[in-house]
Amino acid sequence: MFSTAARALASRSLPRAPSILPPSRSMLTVSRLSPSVAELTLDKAPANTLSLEMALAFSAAVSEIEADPSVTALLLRSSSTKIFSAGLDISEMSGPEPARLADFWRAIQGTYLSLYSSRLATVACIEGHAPAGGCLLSLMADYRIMTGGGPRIGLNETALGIAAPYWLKDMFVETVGRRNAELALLKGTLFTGEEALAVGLVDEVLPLEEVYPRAKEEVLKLARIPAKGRAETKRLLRGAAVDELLAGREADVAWFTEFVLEEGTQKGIKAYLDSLKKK
Ligand SMILES: CCCCC/C=C\C/C=C\C/C=C/C(=O)SCCNC(=O)CCNC(=O)[C@H](O)C(C)(C)COP(=O)(O)OP(=O)(O)OC[C@H]1O[C@@H](n2cnc3c(N)ncnc32)[C@H](O)[C@@H]1OP(=O)(O)O
Repeated sequence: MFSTAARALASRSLPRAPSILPPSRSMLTVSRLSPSVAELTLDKAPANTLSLEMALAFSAAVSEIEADPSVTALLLRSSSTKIFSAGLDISEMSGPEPARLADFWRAIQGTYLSLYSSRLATVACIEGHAPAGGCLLSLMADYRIMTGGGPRIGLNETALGIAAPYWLKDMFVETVGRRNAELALLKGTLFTGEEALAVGLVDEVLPLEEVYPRAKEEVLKLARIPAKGRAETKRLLRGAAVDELLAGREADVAWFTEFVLEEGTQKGIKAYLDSLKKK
């Protein structure tokens, strides 16, 4: 839906080095809910983390779905009802090879560029936990429906000693408003579904068994909204943010790689990864 030039720039900047594995579809499944509605299921056990391959497979799948003119809407969900996505795959950032780390970040940018700028109506069905990058993935959709009670969602980066980049942070601010965002980001708050609803981070909260049926109902409804008007409205709402990242893409890669490769960050990442594994 964004300009052809912007699209071309986005795809040209995706990793093409021969060392990168081709996008694997085994981590994702794509199916149809109706002739005009696709369903994209994250299926990478145990936590649907975004590794380089997962991020590449994700954007390739979104682009392929979008390339079919008969599709007008997309439902994003997880094959696990416990974890929607645990965010970035931290092992990608622990003792990384610098060239792969840069490709990893370009691929994460690619997930944002593909989904946030999509012409499709998009609904995230968040049945399980969605911390950090998992929350960000859901923010790239147009509508979020989450399970109440148990699972948590939010940007806990600060609590991990890191900061979300401006283009991801901006989606959060746009969604929950400046003050709610400041309070949540500075504390690294992970919200229950009910708390997330109260700040506008999700749009509906339901018992687990009702989340997927309701998400299907909503995406089928959104699919009937005239596609051209919706796509243009999304472009007007999100185009400037997307164009800003496209213009500063490599500077953002440099920021990320420098930050991650610093000795202190590496110590923190290793300690966090070890704590996750020892749990
Ligand atoms: C960390 C430095 C990054 C520097 C980046 C700088 C800038 C970028 C900024 C922002 C963008 C986004 C960033 C991120 O997304 S960072 C990732 C943050 N994610 C988390 O903190 C979530 C961590 N996971 C959990 O809290 C829990 O797993 C869960 C989601 C609540 C689920 O709990 P549950 O008990 O059900 O499962 P387990 O904890 O047993 O996990 C199962 C299995 O998965 C492994 N795992 C979980 N999350 C990750 C992960 N993010 N990366 C890699 N591996 C992960 C976990 O270790 C278990 O593995 P095992 O081998 O023991 O089975």
